[in-house]
Amino acid sequence: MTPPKLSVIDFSLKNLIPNSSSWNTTCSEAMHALEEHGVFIATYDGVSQELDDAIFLASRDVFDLPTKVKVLSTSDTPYHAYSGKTPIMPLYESIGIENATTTEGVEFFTKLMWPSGNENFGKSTLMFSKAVAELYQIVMRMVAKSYGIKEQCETLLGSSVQNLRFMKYLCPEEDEGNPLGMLPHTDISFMTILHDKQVKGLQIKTKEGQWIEVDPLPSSFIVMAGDVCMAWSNGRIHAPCHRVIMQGNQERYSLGQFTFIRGLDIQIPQKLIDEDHPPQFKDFDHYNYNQLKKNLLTNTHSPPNQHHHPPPPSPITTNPPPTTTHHYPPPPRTTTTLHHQPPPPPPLTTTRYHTLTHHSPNQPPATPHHHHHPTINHPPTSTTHHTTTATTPPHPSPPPVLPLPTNTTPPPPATATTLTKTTTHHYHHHPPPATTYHHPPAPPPTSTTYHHHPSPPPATTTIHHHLPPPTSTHHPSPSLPPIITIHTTNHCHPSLSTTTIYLHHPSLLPATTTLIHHPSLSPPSTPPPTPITTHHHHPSPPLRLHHPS
Ligand SMILES: O=C(O)CCC(=O)C(=O)O
Ligand SMILES: [Fe+2]
Repeated sequence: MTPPKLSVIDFSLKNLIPNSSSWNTTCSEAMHALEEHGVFIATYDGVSQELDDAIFLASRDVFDLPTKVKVLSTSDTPYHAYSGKTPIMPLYESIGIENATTTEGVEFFTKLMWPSGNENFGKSTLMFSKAVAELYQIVMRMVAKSYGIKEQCETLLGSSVQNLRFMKYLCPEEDEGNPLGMLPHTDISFMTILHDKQVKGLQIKTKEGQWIEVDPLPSSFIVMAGDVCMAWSNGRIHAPCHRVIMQGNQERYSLGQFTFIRGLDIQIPQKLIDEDHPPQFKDFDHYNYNQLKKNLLTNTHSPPNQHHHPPPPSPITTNPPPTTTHHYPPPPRTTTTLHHQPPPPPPLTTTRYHTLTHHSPNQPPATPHHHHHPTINHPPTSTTHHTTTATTPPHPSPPPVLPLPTNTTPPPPATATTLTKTTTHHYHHHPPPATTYHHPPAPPPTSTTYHHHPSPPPATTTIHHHLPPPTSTHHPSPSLPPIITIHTTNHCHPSLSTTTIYLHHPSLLPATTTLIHHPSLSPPSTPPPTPITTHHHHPSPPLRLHHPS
């Protein structure tokens, strides 16, 4: 079967006078693409050729910095720091600017990289980021028109923060190199706009499971919905799984502008809820969606602020959770056998807790499976897909309705920091080869740590059972279901750690899921103080930039 092509939609600014007939046509095309594939290619002239050249020059400038400088780009938020090459994704390197549409955001990053300044870098990134943000706004206004939710969209736009990330992929080594640039994942952003320097590699998975190669076209911007847009739209907009497979002998430079919603709960607009479309997610805070992961990753012991941090999105769908596993970033390359495995679990029913999902109610429960690599000369081997899954037996019949009214005050964040552990067991084991974890039994609360050998890189998998506190004054439901998190820490490359969270609920189908982690994404956060550095770098020669709008 020939895979479908992605829609290429003309977003030339001259055609986009709001409510003109060409605007309306573009709007229907874009909405159709977002709902069917979660992605489309916009040919957009908001970025001039000159700006395009300048932004890729800026990208080279930053990647050419010594590693000791690039690593200064750290972040409190997971996956936002500079990400160097790793054994799992040896071709990929990335670094990002938070709040890239603001002078402060860009200046902060520029100063960090070039204490003596780099005017061109600052100018071009700010201009590029603003131009891409305009495209995001145009798309969101189409969503608003199409769903009749203008006000909600404007509020969302007012709370949108843009994070611009520079990405570079090396070519695989001749003949036998692993071509995997980036593992399959969905983005945890609200929306992502990608732009590459016309070297192909990006592939999008259709709802039917076929991989579509994205052809790099001049002036093309890939507009893609993230998990959070999918949840906000009550599952109408699809968040596609995608990956990067390197081909040919050219390095690939790409840019991703990831939108996050700050200071506003993500709430499904009432217009998108009706009998046929019951609400699938509770209100949640985009920032907290990531913050929870951070807490789990850093294992901090400070209790979360229950008043100010609502829990991450809880699927309240009655549909079976997804059974496809996504790993991003991947766990360590080594495979693992558990020498001392916890006893087999009682029949568990699980659903993914903070990985957002949408499944058609008509879709039968699928069988767990993993992503397959494309048919290319040197497909990545299974060693790149160390899998951390929790498997439960299939359920014979559709699940009953989950009795969670959406207007229920959300329970406090159930994080490892508050609910975890009374005991810790350490299991030492040696590779290879098995990679499947079985759920240990449900409570009593315990924390089990598996140490993987050999190193490097050392990795630890921690399975936490969480019991809700017996009573809570912060939410009306004292029967918060227990939670299991499986956390694989890569000590050498913390950004490659993974966390899986399972929320148990007896009325849900058993499932196999893992969490999607995205190293290049994070919610905005206050930049840390500028470290004192003395390095010097000579930026590129001056450039004149024109932005058409
Ligand atoms: O480099 C690309 O084109 C894709 C990158 C990507 O998917 C991401 O950063 O989320
Ligand atoms: Fe992505």
